[in-house]
Amino acid sequence: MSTSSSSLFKTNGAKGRSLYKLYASFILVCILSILFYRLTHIPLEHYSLTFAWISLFASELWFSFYWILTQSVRWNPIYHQTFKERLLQRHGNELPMVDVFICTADPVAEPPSLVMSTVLSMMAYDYPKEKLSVYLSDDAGSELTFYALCEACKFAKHWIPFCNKFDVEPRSPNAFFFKAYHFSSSNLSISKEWSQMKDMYEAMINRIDFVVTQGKVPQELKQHQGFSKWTSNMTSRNHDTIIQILIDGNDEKSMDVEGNLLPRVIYIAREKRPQHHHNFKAGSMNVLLRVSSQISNGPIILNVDCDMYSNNSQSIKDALCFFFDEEKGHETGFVQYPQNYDNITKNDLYDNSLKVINKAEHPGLDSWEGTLYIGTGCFHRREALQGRKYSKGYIEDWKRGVDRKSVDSASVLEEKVKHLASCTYEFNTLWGKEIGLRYGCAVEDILTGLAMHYNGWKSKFLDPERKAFLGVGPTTLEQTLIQFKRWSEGNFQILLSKNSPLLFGYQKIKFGACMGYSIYGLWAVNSFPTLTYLLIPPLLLLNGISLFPKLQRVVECTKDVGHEKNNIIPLCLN
Ligand SMILES: O=c1ccn([C@@H]2O[C@H](COP(=O)(O)OP(=O)(O)O[C@H]3O[C@H](CO)[C@@H](O)[C@H](O)[C@H]3O)[C@@H](O)[C@H]2O)c(=O)[nH]1
Ligand SMILES: [Mn+2]
Repeated sequence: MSTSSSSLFKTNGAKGRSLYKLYASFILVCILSILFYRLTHIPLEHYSLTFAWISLFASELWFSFYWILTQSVRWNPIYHQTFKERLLQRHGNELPMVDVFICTADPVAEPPSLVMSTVLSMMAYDYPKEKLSVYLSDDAGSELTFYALCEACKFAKHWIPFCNKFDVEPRSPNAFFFKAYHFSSSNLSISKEWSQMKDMYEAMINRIDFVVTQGKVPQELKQHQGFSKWTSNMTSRNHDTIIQILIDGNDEKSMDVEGNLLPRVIYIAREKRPQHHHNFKAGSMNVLLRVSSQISNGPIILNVDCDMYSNNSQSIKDALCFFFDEEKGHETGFVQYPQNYDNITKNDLYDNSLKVINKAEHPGLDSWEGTLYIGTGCFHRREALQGRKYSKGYIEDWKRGVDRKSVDSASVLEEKVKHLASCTYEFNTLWGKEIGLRYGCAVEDILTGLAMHYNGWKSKFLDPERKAFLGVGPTTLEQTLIQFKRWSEGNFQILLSKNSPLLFGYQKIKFGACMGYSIYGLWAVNSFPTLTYLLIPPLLLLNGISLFPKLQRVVECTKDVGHEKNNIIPLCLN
């Protein structure tokens, strides 16, 4: 579709669009015929039948409206392809600093050993390490997680050179050793180092798991001075801020076994007090934004959930192609990768793989420059996330960022930035309203992305062949219902708010994007017509009454002759 030889990415339209449009037009004719039939055949012989008929008609009207909304994202999906070589040729020496934000909240539900696989996969990105900073926000304020992070930093000294040497993919050790790697004994040098590395990894995991089962870190393992911040009376809901810069600077302590710099690693447990609302993940993201602005201040931010490891070491460079593109880069606010899971069961009974959303709807919204921010696997322009409005003349300072400091001066820095993570810092400020992630919504990510679109920023969706991120999705009916209930409620709340894309969005973003956002906003409302449609026809059928035209009648209408009296055509719209 659009590409010039200087572009850092190329955009292709989906194939077979004319066929799809023909198909959609046919469906539209069918929909109109049903509505016409319903309207011209209202049964008046009994009020209950009339009521059933009207209810069905209302549901069909609703489904028709909803179907039209969905066409906004089905009509013209687009797919991007990036040109990393061009990016490296032109900007290889001036790649920007990237700050990775990982959020965790509960060492029981989110085991630290798995979280560390995510951390290690982020530390091992194929990206200049002096430009990479990994922040772990721990909303449980748990010394178990801090201990695990100290262990991960030690292991990274071996893991990162190993990844570089053997071009390892994926760079989450857990996924690499136990899910992805097919051991080939023909390559002896790999197999020997492979086994050594695996043993080292397993030993680390055993140490972490042991400590987690004990519920506390034994005194002899508290080698890092940071443990002194954990006092006996602190709980996850009531404690002071703890910020620990584990890796920074240019000295030996910050290097891997081959003498190359490691990425910065910072642990943050924001202050928690029972009397203050903490705004869940949005609150922790905003603390991360403020604290990181003083420690590294990367102009690009990657945000991931703690269970979502990097499955593709090239994702940073892929994302940067959109920000650095000469023609379109200046308006890109964020680049979203799909949410994929690696624990989906074979039959995916509850449709947790989100195929329709990932394969059709995101690319569809992308065509309106309105891909959603879905909370994880997203690269943001820091300025856009911090509330800056898009303006044509704005030129990003890609060179900005804080130079690495020695770990000793880091301890001074830790004290200096502590107040940014306090409970009261945001009082009487615009944080959570106009700056950073938005508060008060169950889907803070969607609302924040929408706010960035309203501020004039565009977004892109990228789904490379090698999945960029893999996480842990719900597998049971209960987990699925809880997640979808939360997403439906949150999106419905946005739809009714002053930010409603359906009611007010058209003034600020493309109409197609408003329609696309509304698909999710109306998920919750869909439950009523769906229930009506599921209940009324079968109930009446049990009494021998069909609410659909009999085949005979349809056939008669087309002037053909049919005699199949009992055959009915169920005309479902969805
Ligand atoms: O007080 C909290 C609560 C959660 N989290 C973290 O936020 C992430 C997402 O929370 P989770 O409970 O796993 O929610 P999901 O429903 O799995 O998350 C999806 O939906 C959310 C709401 O739309 C988004 O925020 C997420 O990024 C997206 O993955 C996890 O890493 C948590 O550790 C915090 O840091 N602090
Ligand atoms: Mn999750």
